[in-house]
Amino acid sequence: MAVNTVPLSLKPFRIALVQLGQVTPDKSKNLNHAREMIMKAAAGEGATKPDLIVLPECFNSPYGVMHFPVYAETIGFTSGVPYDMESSESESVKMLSGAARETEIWLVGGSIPERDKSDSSKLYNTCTVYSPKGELVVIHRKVHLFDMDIPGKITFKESETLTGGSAMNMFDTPFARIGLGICYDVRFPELAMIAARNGCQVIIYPAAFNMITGPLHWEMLHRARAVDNQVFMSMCSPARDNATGYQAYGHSMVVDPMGTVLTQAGHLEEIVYADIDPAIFHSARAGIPVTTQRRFDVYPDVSREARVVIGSAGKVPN
Ligand SMILES: NC(=O)CC(=O)C(=O)O
Repeated sequence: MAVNTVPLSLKPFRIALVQLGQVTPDKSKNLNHAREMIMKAAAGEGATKPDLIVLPECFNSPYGVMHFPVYAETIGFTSGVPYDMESSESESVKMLSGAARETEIWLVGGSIPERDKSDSSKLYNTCTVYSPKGELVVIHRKVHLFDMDIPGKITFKESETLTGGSAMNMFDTPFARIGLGICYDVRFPELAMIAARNGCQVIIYPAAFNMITGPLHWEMLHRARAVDNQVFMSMCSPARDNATGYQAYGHSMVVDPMGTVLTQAGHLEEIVYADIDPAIFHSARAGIPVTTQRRFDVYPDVSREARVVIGSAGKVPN
């Protein structure tokens, strides 16, 4: 597939992670609450407003394989074709687009269960991204489904009702090229590596680790993906809610290319902010020049064969 390796220059920007709580069985309540929290995040901390707001995985529905078919919405996005928001069938997409437009801030709209428009038997766990004009710029369908069985601890099988996505997705903003994944995708280093080699300086995963894997792996995976690829790395989780079936770990986080944790939420509903400083990105790459020391004569560059889609506001994505 075509790979765009022309990196945009990274500029300073502020990211806000909305660690949403109160995901209830009532979808319209969830959407209203998410909207309110986007508005709160947009107001900023101190005098500085964020340039990009991120929501968690599965923010409009309870997280569980039996819930996906019930809550799924048809989006009907085709890469390469501008999206017509007026005729969108998705109430979540309309809410997110409106919130991005109203706040005039880039929005990574967490993820929602999605029903494929042309094959209604196919459901996906899908992240949608909006420009400050409310344009739907790109979607990412979770590529690696969360099928895990640690007896007596955690068993989850997304593949019972979901299908995995078939492309890697990233998008261009005036301040960075940003790669996307969803939760379990983070366990596959190829995805972050391919994003970084396609010029992403930042990689974002709406996510919802659990109380078994979260304490063990959440921070470690952030720092590993950040240091391996010398990128800013962030996952945004729902808040923990002991009343729901699936208990999320929380601890939404941003890590810099040297592996330093820039910000970390606790486990309750919270908005955390981080400033992305290009100087750290450049000094990490200059001081530890692994990006120029690779030995593709010894092992292949897997990013060359990857299916990559790059969304961009105001023009047709490739
Ligand atoms: N929820 C996920 O997709 C993944 C997860 O909880 C884990 O990898 O651990």
